[in-house]
Amino acid sequence: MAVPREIVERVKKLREEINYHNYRYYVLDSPVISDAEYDALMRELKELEEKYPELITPDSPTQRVGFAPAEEFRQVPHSVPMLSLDDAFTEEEVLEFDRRLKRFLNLPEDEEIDYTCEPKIDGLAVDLVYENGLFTVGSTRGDGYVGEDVTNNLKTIKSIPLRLLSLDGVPIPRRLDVRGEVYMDKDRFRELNRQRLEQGEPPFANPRNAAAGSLRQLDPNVTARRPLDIFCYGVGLVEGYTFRSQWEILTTLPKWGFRVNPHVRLVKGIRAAIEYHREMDRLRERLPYEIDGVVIKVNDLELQERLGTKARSPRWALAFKFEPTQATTQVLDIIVSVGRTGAVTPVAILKPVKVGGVIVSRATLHNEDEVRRKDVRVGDWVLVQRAGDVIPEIVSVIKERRTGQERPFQMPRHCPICGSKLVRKPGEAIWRCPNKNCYAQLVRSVIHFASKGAMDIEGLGEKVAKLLVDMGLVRDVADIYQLKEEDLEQLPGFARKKAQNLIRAIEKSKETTLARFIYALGIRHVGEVTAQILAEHFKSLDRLMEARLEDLLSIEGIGPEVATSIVEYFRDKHNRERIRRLLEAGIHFKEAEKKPQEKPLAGMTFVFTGALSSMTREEAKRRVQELGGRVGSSVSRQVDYVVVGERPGSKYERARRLGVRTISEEEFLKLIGQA
Ligand SMILES: NC(=O)c1ccc[n+]([C@@H]2O[C@H](COP(=O)([O-])OP(=O)(O)OC[C@H]3O[C@@H](n4cnc5c(N)ncnc54)[C@H](O)[C@@H]3O)[C@@H](O)[C@H]2O)c1
Ligand SMILES: [Zn+2]
Repeated sequence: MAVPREIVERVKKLREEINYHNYRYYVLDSPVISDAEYDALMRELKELEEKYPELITPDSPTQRVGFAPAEEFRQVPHSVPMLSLDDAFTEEEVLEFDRRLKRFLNLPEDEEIDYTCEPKIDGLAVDLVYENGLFTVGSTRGDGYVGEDVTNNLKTIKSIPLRLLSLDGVPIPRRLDVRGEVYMDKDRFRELNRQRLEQGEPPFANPRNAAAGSLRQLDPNVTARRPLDIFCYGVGLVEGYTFRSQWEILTTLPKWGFRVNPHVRLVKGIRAAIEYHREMDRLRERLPYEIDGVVIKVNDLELQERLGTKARSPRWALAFKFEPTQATTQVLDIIVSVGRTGAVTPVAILKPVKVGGVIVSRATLHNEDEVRRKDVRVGDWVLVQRAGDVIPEIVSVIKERRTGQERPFQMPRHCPICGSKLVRKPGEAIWRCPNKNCYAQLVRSVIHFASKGAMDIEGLGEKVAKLLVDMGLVRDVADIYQLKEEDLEQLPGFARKKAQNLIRAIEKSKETTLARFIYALGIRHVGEVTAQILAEHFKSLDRLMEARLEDLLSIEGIGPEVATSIVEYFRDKHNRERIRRLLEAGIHFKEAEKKPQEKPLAGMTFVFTGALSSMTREEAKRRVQELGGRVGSSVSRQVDYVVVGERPGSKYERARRLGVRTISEEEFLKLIGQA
């Protein structure tokens, strides 16, 4: 049966693409797609080749390891091939690996195979040859059969013994090939990239590429300056010593002076290996070096022998990978948020992409300096990283994918939060909001807004408030109601569950009381009690917003300072806009907003002057309010009645001048129905 034309074309296309990416990755140490995307291309090719085996050719990337050694290096043939590993991404694939081995070995299904479990260090494999205990040749993996001679470069790595030790009396073999992974610590990788950016050199995409680029140098002096290290995990050709198991190899290597990873473990059965993967996944973040999975190997070397190898990988080992932490995506926009020091922080808005198990749509760019150094532009394709509990960040720009349409980032002139004109100190590249309180105030207002006595949003405390502000997700408390689950999931410490819970709490807070809402606004001098008084008095937000100073002053318990602050708050157009947005988002008040009941004094304003004989001024005031009237402190034309008691003051004169109606205490009592 002929293979359909489209399939043949697709296979050809995939091979071309994969070969190009292999070249970028293995030769240039500078990939332009993430590992996950590369793995997806490989998977697709493998599946097509499985379905149409007649398409398999010996030069297909599925049949080959790495890349031919670069010409600049002397070539070193490996005595035992250095192969790649099959990979698995799910537990089911790992269980299938175990079943496959048992079928192959004719073992009963319930037999437990012994496996070694090892962290899969994300570096590059090297082969170290020792003859009569002396390090003679060191090489890279190359295409698995022939590698690159990097002996002198490897000699600069302090933890590679130049002469074998013989601890516990372990004999020194005539010939020993040791396999290990050269890597760079995460911190040192970051520091190296920082330096490179400063010197205008392109940063490395990840610690693996940094390690490979550092080791594959023609000048060992360059390698010597790079902070490389090694973990050893296997052997190639051995003469004069016999191993029976992988575990024996792992425990013997240190006796000759090699570094073996401290987290290696011998387990019984595949379930235990899966459990190991889970444990390492949890530990991963705290390790100083990058691991991208665990390697599961059949422990017994005799079984390994029987299982043998395929074209590019052994049958007895499996790389059980972790969720990838990097992906490539496009920068849709760059906005700014204000950081805790007032530094204006650019944040990239990304085309949503899955990284580390969640959809990422924002990444911090730290500061303007960083945007310049990395040269991130709107429209760029970038490599983003989300590793565990840190904010997603842009690792590098893939300049190869530029079209010329990208727009460089322009720092705004004004603070996005408080509107102050941004300033930059001479000699500093960072723009700051000069308003010292800007960030702290915003964070505080969010915390207050969400607090128990206010909108009562559970789960929105100080830490989360800061995160939301840092990421530019919240620049005003009204933004809280625009948050979506996806926005939260990408934040450090936010698993799906937590994001869901917070969104639910925000939703729930929309039904509140007027008093809580007034308090939540954070108006100066308006605490919970005052908010309660205001809510009871005005019974509607609209009326509160339109209240005049004298209306407020007539309320018992509201002094001039408070009243002024309230009037000023509602006069500010930003505050009005905030309230509009909050209400539009669906905030509503539980107490049905009662129409002012038909109270006898509704809409009337009273002013008192002189002493009353039947009650105190306070009592009179309360009576007026109970009946729906207001009590003012000064006489204007808007006042309906001036109640004149004994020894009236200047208010009486003023009332007469303005033609405001004056009444005696007796008339007043009649009016309020107490005569
Ligand atoms: N982004 C790209 O463009 C691009 C291109 C090519 C390859 N890649 C990445 O490289 C991977 C393929 O590379 P590979 O063939 O080296 O396979 P691999 O890295 O998936 O697995 C094999 C390697 O694992 C390493 N290793 C680490 N710890 C080990 C241990 N304890 N025991 C045994 N080996 C251990 C060794 O170097 C070994 O060669 C792909 O998964 C892909 O993600 C990416
Ligand atoms: Zn500001």
